[in-house]
Amino acid sequence: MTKVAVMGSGSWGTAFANVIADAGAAEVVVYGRRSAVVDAINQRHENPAYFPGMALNPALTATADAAKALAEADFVVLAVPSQTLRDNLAAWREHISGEAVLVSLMKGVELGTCRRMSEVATEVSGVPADRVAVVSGPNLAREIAERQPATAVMACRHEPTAVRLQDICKSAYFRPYTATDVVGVELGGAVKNVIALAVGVAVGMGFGDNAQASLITRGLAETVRLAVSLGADEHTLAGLAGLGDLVATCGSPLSRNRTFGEKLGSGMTLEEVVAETSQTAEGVKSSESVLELARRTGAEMPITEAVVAMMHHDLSPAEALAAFMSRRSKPERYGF
Ligand SMILES: NC(=O)c1ccc[n+]([C@@H]2O[C@H](COP(=O)([O-])OP(=O)(O)OC[C@H]3O[C@@H](n4cnc5c(N)ncnc54)[C@H](O)[C@@H]3O)[C@@H](O)[C@H]2O)c1
Ligand SMILES: O=P(O)(O)OC[C@H](O)CO
Repeated sequence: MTKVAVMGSGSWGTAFANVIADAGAAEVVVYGRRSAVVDAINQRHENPAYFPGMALNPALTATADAAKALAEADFVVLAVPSQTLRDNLAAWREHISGEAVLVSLMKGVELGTCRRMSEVATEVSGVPADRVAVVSGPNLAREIAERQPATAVMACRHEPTAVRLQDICKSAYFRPYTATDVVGVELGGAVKNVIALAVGVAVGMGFGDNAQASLITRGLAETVRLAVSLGADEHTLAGLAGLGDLVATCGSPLSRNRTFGEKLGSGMTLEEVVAETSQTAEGVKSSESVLELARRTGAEMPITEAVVAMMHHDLSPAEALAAFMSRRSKPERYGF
């Protein structure tokens, strides 16, 4: 039987592992750092740290031994924070078997290098890009752990690999689509976190649906500009990994990025928000890498600029709003 190792027992790692276990076409083992979480998954079929009281598939097993999880795994699913992937994978790579497919669940861009997660995975592991896939789309982990219906995109440059991944994920509540536009799928996921921070700030400031829809729509326009300038197909961004994820993330109180922004917009200081955020809000750090990519390519990304200024340069939400609204008047464009 196909073996899948899910490396990371956080929110999305756990929910995605459960999707594959529910699909029933593969044996799934989750690697987690904390023995309490590992024991709870094995003994009570529950991850109390992230989804207390929620029943996981009893066939799902867990281990705190990375080598054991990775031994003879056909698919290695990477579910850690984007900024730690390089170090995590360096520790794991010697245990990854020869023909394994790497699957990135992450939605971020590496600080310093500006690399997408599939690029980091290829570089660190030596696994060729044809065997590196990415999963993205409107996938709030809690809803999926509750087995609510959802869709996602499985992208790989080598389409048959994306289809193999699709085959082991599909179930009555989870419908995966395939794609070959890895650049577009990954950037859609990374930039939507930045836009969700901005939407959260607007919500925290007390603004309603007009402001939120404006940010989502203009956020999509700047995502398209960046992604196309880096080689993506603009149609990818109108799909699940672009518009779909923007709508889900920017509209949901479950989103860690939107929640982070909301707290900032409601008057908390950045330090206070960081202190009470335990899960990964990728957009906070990735906003800087996204903006650096925009500078390199010449893509205009005013919302991302405002988010970076609020997250890293002490710009207040009120100042960010004033700067955004007083930009020069221009015709509306989707993309360039
Ligand atoms: N949660 C979601 O709804 C969701 C959905 C889709 C994609 N994602 C993406 O999946 C990725 C992982 O997110 P998540 O929600 O599972 O995050 P999380 O914070 O819930 O879990 C992160 C996991 O990584 C582990 N980890 C390993 N090395 C680590 C290190 N050095 N520092 C910190 N943690 C380390 C943690 O122990 C934890 O199990 C992110 O890129 C996120 O954008 C999340
Ligand atoms: O909780 P967030 O903000 O990381 O968003 C989760 C997922 O990426 C939604 O698709």
